[in-house]
Amino acid sequence: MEDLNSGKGIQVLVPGPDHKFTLNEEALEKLLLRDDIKDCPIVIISVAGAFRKGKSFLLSFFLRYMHNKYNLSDGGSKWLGNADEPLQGFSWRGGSERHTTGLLLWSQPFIATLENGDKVVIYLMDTQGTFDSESTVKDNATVFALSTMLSSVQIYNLSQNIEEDDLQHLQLFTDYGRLALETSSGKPFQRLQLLVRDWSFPYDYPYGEKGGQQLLEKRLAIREEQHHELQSLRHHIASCFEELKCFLMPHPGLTVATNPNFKGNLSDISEEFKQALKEFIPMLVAPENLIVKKIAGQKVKAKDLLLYLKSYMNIFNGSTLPEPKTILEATAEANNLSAVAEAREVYETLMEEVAGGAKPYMQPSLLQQEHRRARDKALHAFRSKKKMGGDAFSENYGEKLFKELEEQYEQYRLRNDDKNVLRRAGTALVLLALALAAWLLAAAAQALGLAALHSLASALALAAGAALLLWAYSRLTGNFGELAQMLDEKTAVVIQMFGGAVARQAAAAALGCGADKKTT
Ligand SMILES: Nc1nc2c(ncn2[C@@H]2O[C@H](COP(=O)(O)OP(=O)(O)OP(=O)(O)O)[C@@H](O)[C@H]2O)c(=O)[nH]1
Ligand SMILES: [Mg+2]
Repeated sequence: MEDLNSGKGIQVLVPGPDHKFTLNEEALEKLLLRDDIKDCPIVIISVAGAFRKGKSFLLSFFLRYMHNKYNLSDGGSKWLGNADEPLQGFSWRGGSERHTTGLLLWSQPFIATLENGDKVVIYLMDTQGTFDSESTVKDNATVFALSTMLSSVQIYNLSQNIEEDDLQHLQLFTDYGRLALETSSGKPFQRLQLLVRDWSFPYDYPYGEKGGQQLLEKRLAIREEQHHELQSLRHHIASCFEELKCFLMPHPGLTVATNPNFKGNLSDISEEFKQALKEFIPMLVAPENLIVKKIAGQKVKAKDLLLYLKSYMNIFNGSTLPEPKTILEATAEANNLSAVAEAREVYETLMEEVAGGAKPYMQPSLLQQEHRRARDKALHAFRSKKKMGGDAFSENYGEKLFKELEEQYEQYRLRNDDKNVLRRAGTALVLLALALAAWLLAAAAQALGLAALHSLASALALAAGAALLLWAYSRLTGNFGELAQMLDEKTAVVIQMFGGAVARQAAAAALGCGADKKTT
């Protein structure tokens, strides 16, 4: 069992010079394409919001819960840790300067089994805080929009209250959702979990979920006398998320907030805060509360996430903020690519069953039949999957898939040909015939006293014999594959010429016969 302390936050979105971000594709591939994970639906819990507000600190407690629950299968309430244990996990620290940059995923994914028996994989995502003095609006929007688009639960970390500008920023960063709404039926994002830190008015609204829900309803209420702008902002937010929740977090105590030597020991944290953690964290990541990431109504698998990230990166790295429309197109692109990949897998599985490496040679016409069957099944799988971007858009991908499958068929065909023992034996036969003929010629030349011809023919016989041995050795051991292939190709030409000559003669004979018949 992996120790939690051996894991770390891996920066998968890396800020570079000129306010450009790059993807750490190598790390992502390692993380998302692991054999036991790549086909699992994902749950992504992200925390976003202003810088220096305890986001990484909070996520480190999520790690403790998840390690206990999913790695140690310990359902007890001791997961919060020991009183004097420093808090490790996502790198966090005190001070006034920003700390986390880009987007991070925890290096150890957690595998959970849902109530219906499905296996899912949970990733935690830490984000660069918004509104530090080094980031542009575009940087903030990139980080916030990406983390919202990729996560199934976005925790929006706020300080002290839900203020109107918090809602305005949310609108700015989720604008993509507006356009997505116009083209697909469901809401674009899943759960938005507001988390108000240092809530100091428990006498108005109590700490926890209940008070949070009351406060949220108050803040998001749409009233007739409200200004149109305020109304439309509220409509926008409500229409972007399937679920809106709020949780009021008590203050963690002065040591946490102000002591530079605070290391995260539970003994330094207020009881109320610890109690709230015990309520809040299972509320989001206990097995019965997990929310699988969906895009356009389809569950997203770990391997799909890479496709989405890559498509989004292309558009976020332009010089201006991407239009919501281009983000939508990128989503549709990744969505179609994922459907193509799935269809390709259908084809490969079916073809491997009949024509995989260990399968014997089969008649080319049969192979073609199998290909058509597998191809049609794959195309059907592609077409029946719900996709974004409309029919004309996915038709392009359908055509691309068709072409790819035909190319793959060509590979199977070649491989099948290679398995043809008769054809292979052809090489041996031609070489043997050549060696024999040369040897006979050499013997005849010797009998006639033609010394020069004798040595030439002997050399030829020897060469043909050596080639035959080499070919056999290569085919048996797999060494010198290229040489054997060259011999196969050369002898195939000879066979073809020979076969052609025989065929021509047969044809001529037949024609001649026909001509004879005509004349008689
Ligand atoms: N007042 C207050 N401070 C907190 C709370 N939680 C953590 N802190 C403190 O906030 C400081 C910053 O914590 P981080 O987790 O690094 O904050 P962050 O939001 O990740 O910061 P950036 O990475 O810069 O965006 C630390 O000194 C924590 O002790 C809280 O709920 N209230
Ligand atoms: Mg941080």
